[in-house]
Parts: sequence; structure tokens; C-alpha cells
Amino acid sequence: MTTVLSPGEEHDRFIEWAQEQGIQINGVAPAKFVGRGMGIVAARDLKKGEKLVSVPTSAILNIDTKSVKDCDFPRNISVHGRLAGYIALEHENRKSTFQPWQDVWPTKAEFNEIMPLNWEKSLQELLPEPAKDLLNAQCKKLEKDWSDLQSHLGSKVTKSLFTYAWLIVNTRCFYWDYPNLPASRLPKKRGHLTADDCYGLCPFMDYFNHADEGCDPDHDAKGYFVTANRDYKAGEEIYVTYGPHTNDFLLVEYGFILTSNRSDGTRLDHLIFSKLSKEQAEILKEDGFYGKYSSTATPPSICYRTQTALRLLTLPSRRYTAFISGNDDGSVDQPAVNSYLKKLLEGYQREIMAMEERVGELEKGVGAAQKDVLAKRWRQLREMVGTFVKELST
Ligand SMILES: C[S@@+](CC[C@H](N)C(=O)[O-])C[C@H]1O[C@@H](n2cnc3c(N)ncnc32)[C@H](O)[C@@H]1O
Repeated sequence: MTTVLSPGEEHDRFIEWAQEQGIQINGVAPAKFVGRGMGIVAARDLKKGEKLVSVPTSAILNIDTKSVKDCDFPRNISVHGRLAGYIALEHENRKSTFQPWQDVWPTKAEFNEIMPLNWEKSLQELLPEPAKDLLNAQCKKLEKDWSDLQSHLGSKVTKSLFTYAWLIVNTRCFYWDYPNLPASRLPKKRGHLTADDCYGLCPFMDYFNHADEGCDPDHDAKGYFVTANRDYKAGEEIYVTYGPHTNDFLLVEYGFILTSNRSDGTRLDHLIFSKLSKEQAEILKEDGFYGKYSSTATPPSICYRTQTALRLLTLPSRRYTAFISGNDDGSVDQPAVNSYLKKLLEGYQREIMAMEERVGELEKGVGAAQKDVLAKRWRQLREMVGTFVKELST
């Protein structure tokens, strides 16, 4: 059997602490990996279906946790913000009961390197458009949480500390919809819970890295658990899947991209928006088809919304109307739509090459990790778009 070496004393202390919280760890251990921080490995051969980690509800950090409630943050502030506020306050409290957990989280310096939110503007400018859109939305959420909470946090919590805590929540949360609570005790009534209400941080489970295929974390009224999705050999890394996310999403929300990602694709919004007249934009808005124009990498394809916008751009309006009303399956016009799409993507290929050049010209040593991830992402986009153009040419 392969022996898994301890990645350090702080991790030993954390595991002891986690077990005191009732967390059960079976046949797995944390380990350090190049390029992705900590992760989880099989400490022995494991069988498909074995429960690897269980975190009881009492150990899940959420806004129903007593110490979070005791902060008394106004309830109109987002759940993300309140958890970040709590973590920021605890960060300054050397006697925090969460200290062993905090000690194994990534550092501010690590986040400065990997999270686009913390990058220099000049580097953010080099992100693909869909990533920029996600980043803008993320910045707005952070700014709102900070402006809502700042006066409740005291002078010790700086914007930089709050941002760090906010990113800890962003990168380490699981979907927790309070199955342990009766509807009357929910932070909001169960029927009205949205994804933005359902944040829970799970000690130890937050060591798992993401892959597009991995174990599916699950939860019930007793808590969260991870079960082996297949047999594992001792020493193999075990991943969970955070969801079917594109690499642009993973980069902005989690600070990494996958080399191989079957959920990858890209948004074509910026290409299509630039072609729409004011009237066409209005029509798409009225019909509920404005924006969110997705394309997938494998197989190369576009979503229905993209089809509608391209049809409005290329066809007489009655053909567009017949398509969106369902009176026409669209196959007759597909060649014309495809030929328009091909031209659009060829234009994008030129844009991508120009961006690759700009990334290549970044000075050596300046944000080497960022340069690397940007270069990789643009290369992926070049290949993705190239494959699509080829497919449309046949
Ligand atoms: C829930 S934590 C996982 C544990 C984390 N690696 C750590 O060091 O504590 C999520 C973070 O792990 C990293 N991560 C997860 N999956 C990854 C992967 N496949 N490749 C690179 N980094 C990954 C990202 O920094 C992400 O924000």
C-alpha cells in the first residue's frame, strides 16, 4: 500500500480538529499538488461506493451557525457577504474556534496570483470577453457586499481582508439548502430559497479539487458526504465535480482552468451584439432571446438562443418568426445560418490571434502564472473555434 505523507503539521492539527467536529474521514488524506494547492488522495485502495468523507450538519458553516448569527449582520445583506464578514472577523481573532481550519486555507498571496478579481487591470483586460462579463458581475457583488457590511465590521477588517474572506467563501462553498431545518426555521422560507441563499462551508470536504468527471458531493438532513464514484488505487487524486462549468467560469470563480473539460464552450455574445442593429436588439429583447449565446466545444454546436439571433441577422423576418414560433424546424435555412456563423467565427479567429500576441508580449516574470493561464485559455479558444470553423466548412 502507498503511504501518503502528511503535507505538514497544520494539516495534522486540522484533521484532529475536524474529527473532533464529528467529521468522518475514510481512506483518504490531504496532499499537496503542483499548480492546484491542496487536494485529496486515496490513502489505500478504495472501492466504488465507499463513503469517503461525511460532514455532520453541526460542522457545516452557514448563516444558521450560532457564531455567525451572533454577528447580527442585517438580514438584507447577501448570504455570501455575511459569511465573508464572519470569516474576516474570525481571521483577526487568534482564539477563533476555526483557527485550525483557517490555517489550511490558501493565503492572500495565492489568491492574488490565481484569482482574476485580484489581478491588475491590464491583465484583466486580456481575459476573453465571457470571462470579463463574469468578472464584472463578480466585482459588482463584492462591492455591494463590502459597502453593505463595512460599517458592521470595525476598523480591523480592511477591504483587502474582506476580499480575501469573500473569495474563501466563493471558492469553498457547497450548495446547502438546509434539509435539516423545518421550513419555519429556514433563513428564508424553503419555497423561496434561491442559489444565493444556499451557501455552506464544509471542513475537510473543501480539500477536494474539481474535475469534469469525479465524485458527486451529496447532502441530506444529516449533512454532506462524498462517495467514491469508481475504484481508486492508493495514491490517486480523488476529485469531486463542482458542476458542468466552462473554463471561463472556472477561471473567474475558482482561479484555474482544466486542460480537458467536456463542459467547455464559449459565449458568442460580444460577436453577435456587435452585428445587431438597434431594432434587432429590441426584437430579441422583446422575444426573450437577447444575450446568453452559448457554444459548446464537444461537439461544436450553438444553443437555441444563438440560433434565434443568427436567424434574425441573416434571414427575412418572417423566416425568423416562423422559427421562434415553432412553425418551422429551421432545417431549410440552416446552411445560410451556418455560413454566417462561419464568417463570424473566422472574424473571432483573427481576434484570438491578436490577443495571443498581446499575451505573448507581456514582460517575462510579470505575472508569470497569469500570463501562463491567459496563454493557455486563448490557445484553447483558438482550437475550439478552429474546430468549429472546420466543421462548418464540411
Ligand atoms: C474547494 S478548494 C479545493 C482545495 C484547494 N486546492 C486548496 O488548496 O485548499 C477550490 C480551489 O482549489 C483549486 N482547484 C480546484 N480544482 C482544481 C484543478 N482541477 N486544478 C487547479 N486548481 C484547482 C482552485 O484554486 C479552487 O479555487
